[in-house]
Amino acid sequence: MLEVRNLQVSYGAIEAVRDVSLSARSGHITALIGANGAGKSSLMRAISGVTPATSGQILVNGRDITRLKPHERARVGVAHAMEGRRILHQHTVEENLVTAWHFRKPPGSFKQALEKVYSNFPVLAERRRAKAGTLSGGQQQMLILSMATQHEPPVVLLDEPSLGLAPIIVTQIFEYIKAYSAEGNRVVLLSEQMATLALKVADYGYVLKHGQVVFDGDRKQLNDGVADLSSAYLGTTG
Ligand SMILES: Nc1ncnc2c1ncn2[C@@H]1O[C@H](COP(=O)(O)OP(=O)(O)OP(=O)(O)O)[C@@H](O)[C@H]1O
Repeated sequence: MLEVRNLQVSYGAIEAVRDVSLSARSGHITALIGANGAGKSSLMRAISGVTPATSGQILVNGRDITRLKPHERARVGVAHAMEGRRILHQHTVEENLVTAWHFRKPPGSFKQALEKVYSNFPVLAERRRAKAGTLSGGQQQMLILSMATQHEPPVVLLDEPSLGLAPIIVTQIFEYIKAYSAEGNRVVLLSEQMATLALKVADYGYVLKHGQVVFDGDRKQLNDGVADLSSAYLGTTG
């Protein structure tokens, strides 16, 4: 279980996250839904520690991680796939996977983890010797997801995993995320601009506007409110 209590993130005078509290349960997918600039990335960055929180608390399975440095949070099992495609473009697919693995120094066998990545995403196996920068957007997202999850962290933060991808690839990516969450009873928190897309994957969602939670509910409650949510909060009819 990931719990965020009264979290505040500010950049000078800009209050990007304002008094946000949420909980994300193990084995469930929790969505942060909100338009551009609503504060989704800032909230995720504060959870993984790459952006400092001004105040508030973050707990993983009851342990307070608020004061831990980002690499210490990674060791506690918080993995963060940030927005924008953070891969080494000049390195091959496999080199990216090796680098991500060694960066985290997890126990277990890299060989087995690699086999699992390639069985989840056979296209990455086909392109294992290709430079990551030559992959399509969908393949890059598969690589990013694999880099974030190959060591099987208990808490995964995914910043807009569907961004810019064709619907068929989004479906594939979401299927992987669902399986990952269910398989090991893991916490998955993902951000999404479109409420309708979030509903395809999330069990529970929090809608953010101007850094604040303006609505939260399970899939049914979100579904019932989606038209209102889209026009009132997200600035979109999608
Ligand atoms: N490094 C920064 N310095 C100053 N202001 C920032 C910084 N990062 C984000 N902001 C501001 O904080 C607010 C929240 O931005 P954030 O990126 O967290 O929103 P978001 O919901 O993730 O949007 P997007 O979907 O565009 O990433 C916005 O007003 C944004 O301009």
